[in-house]
Amino acid sequence: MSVLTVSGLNVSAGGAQLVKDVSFKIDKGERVGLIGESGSGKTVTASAVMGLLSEELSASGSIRLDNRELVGMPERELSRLRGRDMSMVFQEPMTALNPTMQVGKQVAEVMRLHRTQPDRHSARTAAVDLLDRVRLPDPQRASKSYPHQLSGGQRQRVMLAMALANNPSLLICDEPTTALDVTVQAQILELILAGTRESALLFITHDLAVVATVCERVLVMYNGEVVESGLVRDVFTAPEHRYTKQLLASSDLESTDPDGRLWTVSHD
Ligand SMILES: Nc1ncnc2c1ncn2[C@@H]1O[C@H](COP(=O)(O)OP(=O)(O)OP(=O)(O)O)[C@@H](O)[C@H]1O
Repeated sequence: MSVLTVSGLNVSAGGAQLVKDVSFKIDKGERVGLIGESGSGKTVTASAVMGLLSEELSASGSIRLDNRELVGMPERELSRLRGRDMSMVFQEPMTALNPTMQVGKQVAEVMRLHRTQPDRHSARTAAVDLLDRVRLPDPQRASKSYPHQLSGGQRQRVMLAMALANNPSLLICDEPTTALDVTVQAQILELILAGTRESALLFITHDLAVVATVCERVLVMYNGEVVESGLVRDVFTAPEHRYTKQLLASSDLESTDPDGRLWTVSHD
């Protein structure tokens, strides 16, 4: 059974349809990339899955997470699933973190809220363990920092710790490494891979090399529709849709390795 099954998803704003008849599935342990030009509907699709669409947008169709229908689910129930069964990591962690709360406390809160660590003391200890797992240097001390005292890469580690705190079935990453320098980007990608071996991952990025590193399958969005999907190695080496061809042509992704072999995705 798939962790996430999206079928016939439509999202509209007044008369405008922003997402049109989008369908895809992600199985347990599967990593799926979502690519497409700016404004093609990637973030709107992800927000619909998380139940985080702004008020003026409305979704129809079906989104099933672990066999529960999310479209039409009351906000109270959705908020119980967010942070426990599904989490999202955004490009700019500063907007998602509380600037007035120590980061260790914020990680602990996610676990207390969903009762995976009900008492304050065990939640704080588990939070420091998690911050260590995402390789935040000196996690005990860092847990007492406020977000503005950390670097962008460190803040993204905190976000990731919060997103993974309750072992969600689904993790959505929306350009999580775009704002980071290349070395930190690689470290964060590794952490995402390590943290999602047992869950489903939807990874939004405009960086095709990142998709090639992280994902097995890819969905290509154009103008609100998924115009092409398949295994990364198939789509990237033999794209069918005109738009995918353009996207690949304008990227600096090499489709062959230095020995001239078709490049493949390696995991582990
Ligand atoms: N609240 C809203 N009201 C009206 N239109 C919106 C709203 N949110 C997004 N849109 C529109 O929906 C379309 C898809 O936006 P979306 O943010 O999903 O694109 P994207 O593919 O994620 O782009 P990017 O790569 O720039 O993040 C855009 O045309 C955008 O202007």
